[in-house]
Parts: sequence; C-alpha cells; structure tokens
Amino acid sequence: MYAMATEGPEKTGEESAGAGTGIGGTRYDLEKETELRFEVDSGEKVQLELLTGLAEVFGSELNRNKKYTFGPGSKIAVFTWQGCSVALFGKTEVAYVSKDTPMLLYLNTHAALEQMRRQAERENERGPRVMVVGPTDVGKSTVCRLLLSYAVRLGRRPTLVELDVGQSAVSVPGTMSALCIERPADVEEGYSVQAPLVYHFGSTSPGTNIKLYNKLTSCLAEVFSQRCEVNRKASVGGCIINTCGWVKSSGYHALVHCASAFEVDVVLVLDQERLYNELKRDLPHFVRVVLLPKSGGVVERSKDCRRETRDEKIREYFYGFRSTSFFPHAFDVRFSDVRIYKIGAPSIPDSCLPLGMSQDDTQLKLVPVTPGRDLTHHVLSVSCADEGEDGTGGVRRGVLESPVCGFIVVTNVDTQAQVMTVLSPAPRPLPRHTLLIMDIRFIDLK
Ligand SMILES: Nc1ncnc2c1ncn2[C@@H]1O[C@H](COP(=O)(O)OP(=O)(O)OP(=O)(O)O)[C@@H](O)[C@H]1O
Repeated sequence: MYAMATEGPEKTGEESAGAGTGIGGTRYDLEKETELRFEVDSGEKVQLELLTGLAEVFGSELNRNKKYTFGPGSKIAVFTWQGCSVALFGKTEVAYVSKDTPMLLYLNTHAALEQMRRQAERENERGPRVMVVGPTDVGKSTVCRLLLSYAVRLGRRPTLVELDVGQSAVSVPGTMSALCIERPADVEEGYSVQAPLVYHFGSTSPGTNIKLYNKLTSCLAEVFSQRCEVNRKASVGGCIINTCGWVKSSGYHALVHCASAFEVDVVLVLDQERLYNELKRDLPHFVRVVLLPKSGGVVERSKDCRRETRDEKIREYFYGFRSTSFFPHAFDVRFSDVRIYKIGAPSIPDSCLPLGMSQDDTQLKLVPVTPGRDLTHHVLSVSCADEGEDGTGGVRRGVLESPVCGFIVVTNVDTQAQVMTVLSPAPRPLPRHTLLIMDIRFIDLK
C-alpha cells in the first residue's frame, strides 16, 4: 500500500475503536485505516498525544510521546494506516472516530502521481502538474497538503501553488503564491514558509478583479516553468495547485485558464460531478480529470470562521505562530516617501470608455491613492517593483507582475503632518516605496 504503509503495523493491544480514560486525557484506540476527528471550541485549546502505533495529521507523521497543541477553531483528523492509540487533553467541541474515509483513494492518487514522477525521471520529462478544484469546504487545501506531504516524504520537491485568495496556506489573504515544499507541513503550524513567491491580488475573492487574478495566475505559471527549466528536482516534483471554491461563470473560466497557463496534466475534482463533466468537456483530452469524493470529516466554515482564520493569518505574519516568535515594529512613514496604488479602476460602462480602451485596461490599471484617514487598518503590500521613474512621472512598468517583499498595516494616519504610522515586520526604513493597497483590513488588538 505504498511508502506510508511499509513500516509494519504496530499492535496496540486494543483493537476496538473507542474512547477510554487515559492518563489525564481521553484515550482513543484506532483500528487501521480509521481516523479520529476533533474540533476545538473558540477560546479553548486541545493537546494530542500519540501513545502507541503510527498516525498522521493530514499527511504529516506524529511523533510518539510528544504533545501537539491545537488552538481555537482547529478541525483535525488523526488518521492511522496501521492502527494506534492516541490521547486528547482539553475540551473538544466534538471528537469521534470514523471508519469511513476516502484516504485510500487519496493515497492511490498520490501513488499514481508518484508513478508519473518516476516516468518523468526516466524519460527526462517534467513531473505532474496537478490542479485541485471543487466548491468551498470540500477539503481542497487538505488534499493538497496530503499530496505534498506524501510526495516530500518520498524525497520529492513539489511546489505548492496557492491560488485561494480567501484562505491562503502560504501568505496573508489577498495574495497568490508559490512555495517549494521541502518537508512535510508541521503538524501544528502548517507549511514552513521560507522564501515563497508572493503576488499582490488585494482582496479575498477573485471576482473583485478577475483579469488581475488570471494575469497573476499566468505570472506564477511562467515563473514556475522557468524554475523547472533550471531545477530538475522541481521539474520532476511538479506542482499541486490549490484553487478557490468559486466554480461558476468567471470562477470556472479562471480554472480553465489556470489549467492552460500551467499546462496541467491532472485535475482532481472534489465532490462535484457537474464541475467534473464541464472540465472533461472543456479541457484537452490529454488532461486527466479525476473525480474524488470529499471526506465526511471536512467541516463547513461560516463566514465568521473564515474571517477569523484570515485575521489569524495576518497576525501570524507579524507576530509569528501563536503570536510568540516575532516582534513587529511601529514607525512613521511620510506620504512623500511612498507611492500608494490600488490596482484596478472602478468599472465603467463600455460606452463611456475612452476610444480604444477596454475594460481590461481599467482592471489592470494602477490607480494612485491619496493617503487619507480611510487608509487606517488597511493591509499594504510592499512591491518589489523597480522604482525608477518612467519619464512621465510614473513608476516603471511591471508593478502588477512584480512579487511583493512584505506587508505592512496602516495603524494611524495624520493628514496634517502628512505621515502614517505603520506596523511592519522589520524596522524602518521600508525596503521599497511602492505600496499596493488591499481591500483587507487588520485591526491590531495586541
Ligand atoms: N477528515 C477531516 N476530519 C476533520 N476535519 C477535516 C478533515 N479534512 C479537512 N478538515 C478540516 O475541514 C476544514 C476545511 O478543509 P479545507 O480547508 O481543506 O477545505 P477547502 O475546500 O480547501 O476550503 P475552502 O472553501 O477554503 O477552499 C479545515 O479546517 C480542515 O482542517
């Protein structure tokens, strides 16, 4: 059953799945190929310990006799291929064992992708480029994490392409990014994000500027392809692309665009036959479109829950995991020292556009923003774009296509003194002076 199952099953002594009281916590004995699912209430935290056997959380193996802590709102599945005993400490909102999981299908998918990587290696070709699609809350991000962790556990170096601008696993919301995966995601913290390639999108829904969304998808595809040309391991490892849950109209077209930009070989459709059939119809015949069931464990997340997760992600950017590892700086920035832009002018009827101009041009236009009080709490991306003048008073082309080197949050604006106070991960001065405004706000309550 593949690499994950090659180390023989370990007897737990207790074969039946069920809860019992362990040392200060609740003990669960899991049979092989079952999972313990639990959720953590807001304001609570829960610890997990593997007592015997082998188990993993979304593809990352657990170490024995180590307590893993999960914060409020966590929704976790502890899966075992061989059988294990685990203990939970603390108050869970819900905790139950399920025998009904699609993990075997996911593992088979991984095995098929690994075959493709082996073939790529043998024949000096490129490895599989995989796009994971489906409506919201079907476990897309989880399947990506699983496939990436399994691949990296076999020594591969796959790339995660994160196109979910609402819930990015790599950077702050409102961004599109790519990250070379070198080790399985940390059980508690997720991916170790060293040197990701991040682009500014600016809002949490692709629909706010679909032209920009598609353009940035193309940028990421181009950079990834360039990397594959010079890095054989990256090329063989291929990529796993996580997408947004918007699968109708322009959202659907964005998926088709992504498939073509990345020249994907495999599309994994989670839980929607309609989308599966549409993609089978619209993508070239050599693209393998596979329908996979969603896990019964995937939890639907409310709007509030999504907002909290987004806030947490921004907080994590500035303060580190569990707000403990980083110490951000606050300083003043003079308006005259920076140029702030918003990408995309408000759309106007075609009939009102100047002759020769299309809506595309307005959606991709850099609109200068005059700093005012309404800038307060907005997240700004610090663009890596070249900062020279282009002779007409504007910055050189390429701001849209340039990655970002970091983010700041405006915490106060003093229009009289013409300065704004910002929260920044690094001390002054700002490394660059072209700032791009996001629709997203962050109120720093620390
Ligand atoms: N088998 C499982 N058991 C328990 N919880 C799970 C399981 N699989 C996924 N989850 C949880 O369900 C939630 C939603 O999963 P995930 O983020 O993968 O869905 P998604 O389809 O990517 O969502 P989005 O709508 O944001 O694109 C996450 O909090 C995840 O931890």
